[in-house]
Amino acid sequence: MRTFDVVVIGAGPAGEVAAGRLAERGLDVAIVEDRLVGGECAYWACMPSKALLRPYEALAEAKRNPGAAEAVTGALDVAAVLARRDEIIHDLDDSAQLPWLEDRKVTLIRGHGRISGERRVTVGDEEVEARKAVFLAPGSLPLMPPIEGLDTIDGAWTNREATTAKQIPESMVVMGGGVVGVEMSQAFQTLGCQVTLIEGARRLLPNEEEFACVQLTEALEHYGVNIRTGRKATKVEQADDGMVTVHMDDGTSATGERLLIALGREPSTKDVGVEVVGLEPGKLVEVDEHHRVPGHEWLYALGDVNGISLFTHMGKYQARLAADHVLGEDHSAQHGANGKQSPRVVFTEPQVAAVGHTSETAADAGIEVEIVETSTSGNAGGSFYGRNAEGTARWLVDKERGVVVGCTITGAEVADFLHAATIAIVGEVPVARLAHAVPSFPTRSEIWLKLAG
Ligand SMILES: Cc1cc2nc3c(=O)[nH]c(=O)nc-3n(C[C@H](O)[C@H](O)[C@H](O)COP(=O)(O)OP(=O)(O)OC[C@H]3O[C@@H](n4cnc5c(N)ncnc54)[C@H](O)[C@@H]3O)c2cc1C
Ligand SMILES: NC(=O)c1ccc[n+]([C@@H]2O[C@H](COP(=O)([O-])OP(=O)(O)OC[C@H]3O[C@@H](n4cnc5c(N)ncnc54)[C@H](O)[C@@H]3O)[C@@H](O)[C@H]2O)c1
Repeated sequence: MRTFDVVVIGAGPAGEVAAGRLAERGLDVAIVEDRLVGGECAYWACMPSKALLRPYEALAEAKRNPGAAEAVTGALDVAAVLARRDEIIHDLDDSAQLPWLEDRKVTLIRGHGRISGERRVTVGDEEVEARKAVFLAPGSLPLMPPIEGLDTIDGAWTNREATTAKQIPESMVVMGGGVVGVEMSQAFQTLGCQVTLIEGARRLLPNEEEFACVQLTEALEHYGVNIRTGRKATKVEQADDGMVTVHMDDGTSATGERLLIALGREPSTKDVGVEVVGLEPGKLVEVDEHHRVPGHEWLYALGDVNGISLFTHMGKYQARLAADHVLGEDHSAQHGANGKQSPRVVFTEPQVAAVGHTSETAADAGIEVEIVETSTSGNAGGSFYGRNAEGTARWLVDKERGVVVGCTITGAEVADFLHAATIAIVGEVPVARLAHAVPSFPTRSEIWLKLAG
């Protein structure tokens, strides 16, 4: 039997980062992967979706800037966008990822891993032993709620088919106006598809600030997306010609050539041996502050599988914390930019970037906040993002403690703005102190002057 210090199941961002960190610190590590090293994120989620969105964003910016605008005479080249997407996902070939593991001397075991006992994992016919720990990082799969007819649709898309599409359909119905739904609606609409977007909640992105949702809704409508909020999909049918009709609970319906299911995620725990340690297959794996499964000191669960925060960067963060715990360091996440308050960016045009509380969650948590708001591009730096690059920056300041507890910024290319807010929140920097953090001129970061006064 082969023996390692740590065996990691799943080579997505969480599993890879954990394996690499442990191996860099001298541990003997194996990582088990049944599809592609890099996980959902690299091939069917973050990377291809951003590749489909970015060309439109670049085009929109050029069109907003006199001088550049005159040079833009055509529309997006759809074939070139798809080809660039394929380049970014390495044509679904993971060989470019392997040297990173090899450099760290991580042993890659190809195949489906299952927990088979305490500190034991089977992959096919082989059983391997972990001297110190097993890390479970199998990610998540698209959620398929019990909507009548949903499982009978031939050729329905999930994020996998949408992000790797070789052709743009003429029309598409997107079920779910969360992050996948809005990003994919924008991508396909701007690539020439007529999209209808259905969201059961009152508004798109129901977990973000209402102003962000209003601005994004207006933008998507401007691109031509047909938005139907406040009504749930209840039944799906397919005609003989393949057209799909989604019926909603208000009696209306929407029809399209394709159906994209973007209704959330479920953890990949149906077939990974969690029953061996008394857990229920198909359910989230609950963890303690070290991302360790209670009652099993040798078992950690990282990334989407524990449901704490379904983002690549947070899975990687958990991986660093858990790896350090195995290495004897006793730190854990203890700040206000974790879980539901994690940093998050919706890569639409305008982007929605947020960290910490929203006004709604701060009120629910009983935090009395002062709301400070300004226009994202309403300063000298904003001039260079072109005409009508609208957006709003909102900070929530805890009145009692004088620190920022939430920030939401909308606008063109605001994603990289967010980290300053994350630092302010995680570092609990007093707002009075932030007055001495001077943004360069002329940058849009001068929005921070509004906060610090
Ligand atoms: C369309 C879309 C866009 C997204 N965009 C972003 C974004 O821009 N930014 C962001 O931060 N997040 C984004 N996300 C979320 C992000 O993709 C996930 O949070 C992230 O991939 C989770 O990482 P993970 O390592 O937990 O799991 P995964 O990336 O799912 O990787 C898990 C790996 O484990 C493997 N595996 C599973 N079971 C087994 C087994 N039994 N044996 C062996 N291997 C196994 C799988 O094949 C997979 O390779 C997006 C999600 C979607 C759907
Ligand atoms: N840019 C990014 O970082 C990024 C991009 C995509 C996904 N993600 C991650 O992936 C996760 C999953 O995304 P998602 O969009 O699949 O899930 P989600 O939970 O964000 O959104 C699903 C939406 O479907 C709606 N819904 C559920 N049932 C419905 C019904 N019957 N009819 C109509 N609407 C219904 C819900 O109200 C919800 O708004 C996100 O929470 C996020 O963490 C991140």
